[in-house]
Amino acid sequence: MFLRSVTLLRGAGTDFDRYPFAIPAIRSLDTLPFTAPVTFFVGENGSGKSTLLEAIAWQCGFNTAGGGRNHTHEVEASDAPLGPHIRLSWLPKVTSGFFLRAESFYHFASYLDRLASEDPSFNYGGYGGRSLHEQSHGESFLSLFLNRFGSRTRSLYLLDEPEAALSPARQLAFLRILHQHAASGRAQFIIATHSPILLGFPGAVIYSFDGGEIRKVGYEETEHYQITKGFLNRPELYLQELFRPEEGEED
Ligand SMILES: Nc1ncnc2c1ncn2[C@@H]1O[C@H](COP(=O)(O)OP(=O)(O)OP(=O)(O)O)[C@@H](O)[C@H]1O
Repeated sequence: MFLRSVTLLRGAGTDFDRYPFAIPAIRSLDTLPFTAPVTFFVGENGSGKSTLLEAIAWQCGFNTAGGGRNHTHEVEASDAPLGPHIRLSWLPKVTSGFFLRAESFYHFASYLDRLASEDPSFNYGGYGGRSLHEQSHGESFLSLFLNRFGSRTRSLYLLDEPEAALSPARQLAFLRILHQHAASGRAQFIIATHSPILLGFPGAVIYSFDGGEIRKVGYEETEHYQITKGFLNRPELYLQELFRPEEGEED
């Protein structure tokens, strides 16, 4: 690991009644250690995973709309309000890496097309050799992972819901890529996800943002695992329970 921890700085400007400090998991954050090559952020929608990931990207100097340090496209770039209020501890400091958010991936692909049209020598090196728009969403995602994660320099990769575009089979392919690069010692990943498949990555540390604090949980403790397993074990029973009218409700 290169990024050892993130610390919330409390001082002037931290208004705990307003976003982003009003988010319970952020408000109670002190120092969060990173102890494995792969760390997952999990939690309910709106629990603050993207907010923290984006703040880390901001501190790294990565484009907060998605990209690395040299990607200056402004489309959808976020002002990452939490960014200036955290401190990152490194050993050693790395500057290489990438922030990927599924929702702005389209704009990132367009940005690469623009580079290609402005510079004939730009041949989509590192991106599979052709426009990401010419590949399906899932294919282009995987293409990016395959081509960018193999960097020879130590790199930090911040991924926000990478599973969004991936079929279950492609999520397994993604796990394989993750395994190869995490084992190389040159890559560290912090991944916000809702995928029970990705969360199964062996040796990963899982941080839950639920219940108003960030805490380490086991894979089988996550709601993602429990709900998916419960559903797949007995779908008919699960649905029966789910659709049962509440007391006082018309049948
Ligand atoms: N720019 C903003 N201004 C005000 N509130 C915001 C802003 N961005 C996010 N929020 C709120 O902060 C909370 C945390 O949002 P965040 O995107 O970090 O959640 P998340 O855990 O990543 O959710 P999801 O799993 O749905 O992606 C949410 O309640 C959201 O509505």
